[in-house]
This record gives sequence, structure tokens and C-alpha cells, in this order.
Amino acid sequence: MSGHGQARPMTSRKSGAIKGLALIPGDKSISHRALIFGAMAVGETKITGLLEGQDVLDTAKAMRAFGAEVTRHGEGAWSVHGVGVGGFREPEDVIDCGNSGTGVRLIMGTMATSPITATFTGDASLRKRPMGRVTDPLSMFGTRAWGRKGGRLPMTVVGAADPVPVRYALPVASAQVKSAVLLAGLNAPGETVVIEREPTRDHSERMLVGFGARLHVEKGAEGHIITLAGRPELKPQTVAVPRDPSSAAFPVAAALIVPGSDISVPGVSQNLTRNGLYRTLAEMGAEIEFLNQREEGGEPVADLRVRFSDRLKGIEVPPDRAPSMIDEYPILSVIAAFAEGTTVMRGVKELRVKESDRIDAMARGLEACGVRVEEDEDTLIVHGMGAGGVPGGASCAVHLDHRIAMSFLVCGLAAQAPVTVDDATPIATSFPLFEGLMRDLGAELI
Ligand SMILES: O=C(O)C1=C[C@@H](OP(=O)(O)O)[C@@H](O)[C@H](O)C1
Ligand SMILES: C=C(OP(=O)(O)O)C(=O)O
Repeated sequence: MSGHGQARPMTSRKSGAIKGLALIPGDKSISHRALIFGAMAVGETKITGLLEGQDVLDTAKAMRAFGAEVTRHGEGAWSVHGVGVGGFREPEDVIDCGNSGTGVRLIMGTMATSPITATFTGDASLRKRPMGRVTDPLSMFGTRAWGRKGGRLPMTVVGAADPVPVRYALPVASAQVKSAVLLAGLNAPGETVVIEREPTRDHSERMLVGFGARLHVEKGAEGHIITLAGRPELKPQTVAVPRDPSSAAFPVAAALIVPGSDISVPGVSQNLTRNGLYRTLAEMGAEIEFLNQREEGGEPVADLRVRFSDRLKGIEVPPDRAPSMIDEYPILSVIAAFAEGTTVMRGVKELRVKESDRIDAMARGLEACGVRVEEDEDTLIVHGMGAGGVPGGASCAVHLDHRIAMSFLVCGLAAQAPVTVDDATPIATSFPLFEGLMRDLGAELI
């Protein structure tokens, strides 16, 4: 959906207690991967709990364009008839990944070692994001790519006809780059090795093993050394997608800051490479219980019980925790505004290359809401005003960024005066049920 429709402003205002059961949709990262790995397997992969957000729907469309048969059977129930590793056909038209960095980067990796050419584009947000971080390592396989200045979309990628395997140490902590290189390595002969100094979300590694690839991870002085044997036959799987901890963060935050709240959020992934926000909230004194901890669909999950927490305290978030909560800094900065004391978030410069510059978007919006904020290239500092202490009464710019929109709408539920976002439509990329789910819990969204 590279054409962005009409902006739809939305306002949230001080609400009564947030109460009830919050059934969060499927994890976005795992949903993209279920479709892509399913397309690389021989036979039929069955998926339940797939996130039907626009980002994932764009990946489904792309997989069809490369030759896989992708079918929706009912809500969250999908199947993919894969074409096998190296079986992608050349798409007849431009691949439009909409708003999704994960979609475009993983798909570029997947086609990079097949003798086909594809041109990728996206919406105005995605066209600003750097693709060189993916096309640089892909060039080591023999792939060529031409894009706009600064390695921006639209970009044409010519897959390597005769790929060679690669050994690559990630210069940024990015699961998208790691996954793109591993996906390219699937169709290269020999062993492809990716080294990551700081661990990032490990869904690709877990799922590749599940689909039958030979992949192992060693923990050495350099970090994680991930070795993948090329040209496996991937076997179709049944994938049960767990609920998304990044989406869960929004109703969780609302419950923490709105007086009297008490919600249950069942089956949320607590994968250690994803649950940094929840560890941080525990340190801030949030009243969250992690009940019935168990495994579902190969992921550790827990049922969360979250209550209003009037004594949240600001903390220093350890910078090495950043990769495990990278998408949660916008909502954490809202929670921090309702805490007592200062919350310091360092080592977060990757936030500047997301759907928007998230440090800038949060700093400007929080300031407009009356919160004192400091920032530098790699840091965001929020001076908390305590429970009920945020004035609000502002209009915040979303910059085509779903997480910025949801963060400020949550802020308005506990601020003294309503908060408006200039465009709520991007929320549909990751959490199309947000508005209805939040209203059912008692949130006043207008
Ligand atoms: O691999 C993934 O599914 C994702 C990785 C992260 O991006 P980076 O790899 O750019 O850190 C994250 O921000 C994004 O929402 C999803
Ligand atoms: C950064 C995000 O997604 P992507 O990179 O896939 O656009 C996100 O969902 O917060």
C-alpha cells in the first residue's frame, strides 16, 4: 500500500479504569517469517494466528508475486504452498512492501541468490529508510542492487546466478539484516555465517530449524556465531503464531497509567530477545504478574495480569537491552512521563531509522503534552511527572508511524487534557484491532 490514503485524526481523553481481557493479535515478526519460510518450503505450510495487519498482508502479496500459493481460510488461518529454496519466479510487477521494513528487507534477502530481478518500493516512510544495510552484505553473495541516493527505495535487485556463501559480522544490531543474510544463504552452496555481537530477536533461527534447515548458534567472544548450511530442502510446517509482545505493550501501558485499571493479557510471547520492555517495567515498579509461563508454538509465553501502578519510578534502561525492546521505546517514554523521576534511554540511535525518527517524534509530542525531554543522537531522557501529572492537551504528529500513533493515544487516556494524533491510519499496519480492543477495555477514543 505505497499510496497513503486520507489521514484520519483520532483523539483520546481521560478514561475510567481500563478493565477486562485483552486478546492481542499474532506476532508481526513471526507472521512475516511464517509466510516467507512457508514460501521456501516444498509443500503446504499451515498457519494459525497470523497477524492480518497491512505489513503482513503486503508480504503475503509479495510471496504470491514470487510464485507461492498463499490462501486465507479464515481469521488468522492461512496456508502457503511453497516453491522450495531457489524456486522463486521473477515477479511481473514492482513489489510494494507498503510500510514494512521487515517485509522488504527479508524478501530482498530471500530472492538475492536466485537468478531473477525484482524492483521494490514502499510508502513515503519506507522510501526514506536505509536499504544499504541489507544490500551491502547481499553484494558479497554476488547480488547487485540499484536504488535512489543513500540506498533508498525504489530499488532494483538482481539476484546472483552463481552465489557464493558469505561470512558476515553485523555492523548494527538488526534482526532484519541478520535474517536477510540467512535467507540469502539458504540458496548459496556451502555454509553462510552471520556473527552478531549483540543478540537480536531470534525468530529466524528458531523457525529455520523448525523448517528443517541445518543451523547452529555458538556463543563465542565475538558474540553469537550463526552457521547455516546452504541448499536444504525445507519441510512445510504447522505454525501457531504467538501473541505479539510489542502490540501488547499498548494496553499494558494504558492499564499501568490509568487509575483503577486491571487487565489480563493472555499468551504473550516472553522470548528473551523480545521481552526487554517487560523486564524494564518490573524494575520501574509496575504491577505485572507473569502467570502460567509455558511454551506455545515453540515460544515461551505467559499470561499477564496488569494493574494500575501509582508508584512507577524512572530508571536507567541498560543500553544492551535495546535490541530486545527496540520497538517499545515510544510507549516506554509515555509510561516514563507518568513515573516519578527520570528515565534515561541510551544506545537508541536505531530509533532514528524506523518508520519515523522515533526519538524526534516522541520528544516533540511529549514536549507538546507538557513533559520535559532531553535528547541527543543516541539518547532519549524523559523527566517523569508522576501518576496523573501529564498535562496533555496537544496534537501530535505521527509521521506514518503506527507506534507513535498508539503511544500518544495511550498517553491521552491518563493525561489531564485530551491528546490528538494527526493520523491513526498507520495503526492498521501492525494492530488493526487496536481501536476496538482499547474501547472494549474502556478507553475513550474519539
Ligand atoms: O526482524 C524483525 O522482524 C524486526 C526487527 C527490528 O528491526 P531491525 O532489524 O531494523 O532492528 C524491529 O524493529 C522490527 O519491528 C521487526
Ligand atoms: C520497526 C517496525 O517495523 P518495520 O521495521 O518492519 O517497518 C515496527 O513495527 O516498529
